[in-house]
Amino acid sequence: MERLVSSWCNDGALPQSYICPPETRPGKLTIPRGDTIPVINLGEASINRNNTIINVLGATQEFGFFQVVNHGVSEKLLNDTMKVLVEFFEMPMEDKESLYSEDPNKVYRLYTSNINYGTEKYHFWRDVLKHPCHQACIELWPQKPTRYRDVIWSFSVEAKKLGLMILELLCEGLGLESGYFEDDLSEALLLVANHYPPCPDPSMTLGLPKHCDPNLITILLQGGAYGLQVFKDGQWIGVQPLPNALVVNVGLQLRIVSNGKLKSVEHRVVTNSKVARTTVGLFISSCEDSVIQPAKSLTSAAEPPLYRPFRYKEFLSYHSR
Ligand SMILES: O=C(O)CCC(=O)C(=O)O
Ligand SMILES: [Fe+2]
Repeated sequence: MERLVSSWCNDGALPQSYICPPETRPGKLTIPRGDTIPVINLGEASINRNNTIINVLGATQEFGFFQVVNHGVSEKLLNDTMKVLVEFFEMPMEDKESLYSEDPNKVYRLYTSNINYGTEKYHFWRDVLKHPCHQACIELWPQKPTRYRDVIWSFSVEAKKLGLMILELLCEGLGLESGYFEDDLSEALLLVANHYPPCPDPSMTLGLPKHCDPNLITILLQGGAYGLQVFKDGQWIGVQPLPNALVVNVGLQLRIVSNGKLKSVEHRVVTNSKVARTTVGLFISSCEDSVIQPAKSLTSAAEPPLYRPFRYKEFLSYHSR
């Protein structure tokens, strides 16, 4: 518990164990954070669906990442979600103690750094709250702040709806049958709330190392502070925080089902010395026992499957988050 960055980060210098090897440090170079990943107005889908499909498909094929506005999740719900998570991370340590665990196999937990604090070579400037999002498990969610369960439940329902809407646009764009991603492939929902306190030396450490998300699709609310960077054509590009936007990210599962037609792109999080940054992602995936494989209608003699079938569980054991 005392390992949570938020419990000691005001103590002064960056500890040695948080310094990344030189080749992965963000350094002092500032990354331009212009609108480098596409911003798609989903409100246009009801007027010109084909155009929206072209935009969504183009963005996922070229960047693997895009932001959406007019996405149907209300401004009030986005604000409430961010507020309740900021409040959660600000609560006194004794209110969070029972949730803390360093066991990487626990699916409900408050932890720090990356997947396995005990075995990682160096640490990351992040505290995390993670739990599944199904009606049956709400009673295992944090009880404080008192609005946590209501607000996070609504957020997970709305973010899943949005995820399915985007997946449906991708189905149409790729030529997959309607509803291909519904049910089995998108049944599991994992909430990951990240908290990156202000850092004494952002050039030497990272909030999260370079990675691809293992799931199907991620819907991320990043709040007002900058920190997310996407690796494109050998360079890092910044994801500009935009009011009321959500960031959408193709995971490895979707890359496999699309037989490589959609990209899953590496990304990382840098810290800053001024403000705490709180973000929350809804990770949509299949259940662990589902078989993941390229969709039959996207393969042919000319385009053979690039991946063998495997259970998601098998994949996660290499990639567990
Ligand atoms: O906090 C962010 O901006 C991104 C977090 C992320 O990439 C993740 O949780 O997988
Ligand atoms: Fe990620």
